[in-house]
Amino acid sequence: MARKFFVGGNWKCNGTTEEVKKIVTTLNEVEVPSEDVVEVVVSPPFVFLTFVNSLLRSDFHVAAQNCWVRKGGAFTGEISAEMLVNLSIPWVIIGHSERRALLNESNEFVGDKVAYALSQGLKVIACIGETLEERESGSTMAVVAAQTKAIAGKVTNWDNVVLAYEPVWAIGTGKVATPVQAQEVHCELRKWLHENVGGDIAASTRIIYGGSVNGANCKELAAQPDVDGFLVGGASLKPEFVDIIKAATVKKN
Ligand SMILES: O=C(CO)COP(=O)(O)O
Repeated sequence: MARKFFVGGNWKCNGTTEEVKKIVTTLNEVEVPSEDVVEVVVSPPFVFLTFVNSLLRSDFHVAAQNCWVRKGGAFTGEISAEMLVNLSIPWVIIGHSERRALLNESNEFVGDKVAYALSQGLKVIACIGETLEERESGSTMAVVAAQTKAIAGKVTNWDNVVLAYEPVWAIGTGKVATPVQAQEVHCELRKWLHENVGGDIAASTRIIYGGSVNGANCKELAAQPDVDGFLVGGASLKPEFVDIIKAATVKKN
């Protein structure tokens, strides 16, 4: 089954109303390959979600950067999956390494969040990735397999899941994984899905790469057979995000 190229822009904790308006206006004016070729999702901070959702061109979609692990209630400061659905926000990013590291989100907690968000009808970008220390000690695959297992153990339907491989050492560092490094892990992850979840799911699930992706390095990464798109941080706030979206055309040949 063909995997449609996916480009997500994770704006993280950035932006003022004016800046957000400017980014969306720019995105609304650019020419990019059609929705049949590339799926584009941008993820502003919670407070701008509705604003962006109402202003953004209809062929691009919006994602929240997180949501609560279960049904809403007495959880001060949290945003529930039900609220996102209520606001017509179709996507949510779950398990980003910044949350795993800074807010102590465990593999189990991330797995529960993914399952709950899916159960409410959200589509999920589930993030995994190893630290530099883990890579250097040779445990990259063990780490990402454990992260994926915690998700796979709780997910029955993978149709609405995109797996984002984001090595922590490449995030915000300018130290992008080489195309060979990215392909190696993506290929292993697909193999893991094949062996532990199923052949069809392994073949159809998009595995996207994140970590210092920019306009200059995106094409070579996109050309790798198991790289199905990107989750972009810093460069998603800049005009070069459009070049990254256009990298989708690399796959057509
Ligand atoms: O964390 C990321 C996307 O979720 C990647 O961030 P950068 O593209 O800024 O390295």
